Amino acid sequence: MNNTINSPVIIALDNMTMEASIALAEQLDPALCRLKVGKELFTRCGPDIIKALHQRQFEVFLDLKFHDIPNTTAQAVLAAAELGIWMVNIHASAGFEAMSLAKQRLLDNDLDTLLIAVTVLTSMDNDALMQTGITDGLEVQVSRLAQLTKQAGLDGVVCSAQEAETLKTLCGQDFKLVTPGIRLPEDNADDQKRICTPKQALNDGADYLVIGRSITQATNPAAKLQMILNSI
Ligand SMILES: O=c1ccn([C@@H]2O[C@H](COP(=O)(O)O)[C@@H](O)[C@H]2O)c(=O)[nH]1
Repeated sequence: MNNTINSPVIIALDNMTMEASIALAEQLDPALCRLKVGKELFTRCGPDIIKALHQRQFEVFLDLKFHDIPNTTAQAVLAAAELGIWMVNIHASAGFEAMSLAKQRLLDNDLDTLLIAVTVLTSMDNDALMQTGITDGLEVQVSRLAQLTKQAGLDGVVCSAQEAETLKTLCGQDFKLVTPGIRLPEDNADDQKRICTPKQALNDGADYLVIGRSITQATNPAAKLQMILNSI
């Protein structure tokens, strides 16, 4: 496994079969990006897709966003980490007990898989959050969940890069900020509401950029990745 990757880019393998994901991975250089396996691909292919990406030297972020009672969350995180992945996540709204137990379960099993928590999905704006009953504002909720995640001992959060500057100040430089909703100026926002360019995201303190459609739907994904790396 390559543990010396300097690239901040994590490519989301969405809307793809096992064959298409592997074909894309084979066009990419594992020194230039990590790969993200989400609910769709994992539900379709299971642990075989992780094995196939590891065989091609990629570090994998397993983005299953577990959200359950503490014991179930912790056991799911443990099962994920046992696949040898680089990073896994849960929802911060599962609560402090679920988050701290999940982290403890990794430590008790000598697993150094990074564990992060989703604050508020980047597809949500303030109105969408209000519809769920959270009325004190998006930035307040993101900051509150990030601080709870830090107190629970996790390694970082998933947030929009729009919140990166605030969260680095609140949670410290070592607390990892993993930021989806990354778009180049010419890209379509699609279902994302809180977007940011790669360069701005890194300038504001994001540690990792999760990029899906902007790369995977490009005619030449490897060239698009290189273009993004050159821009940052
Ligand atoms: O808040 C979140 C959490 C996860 N995601 C995931 O990131 C990618 C983004 O894909 P794009 O095609 O670049 O929009 C996708 O896999 C989401 O499930 C997120 O977007 N926001």
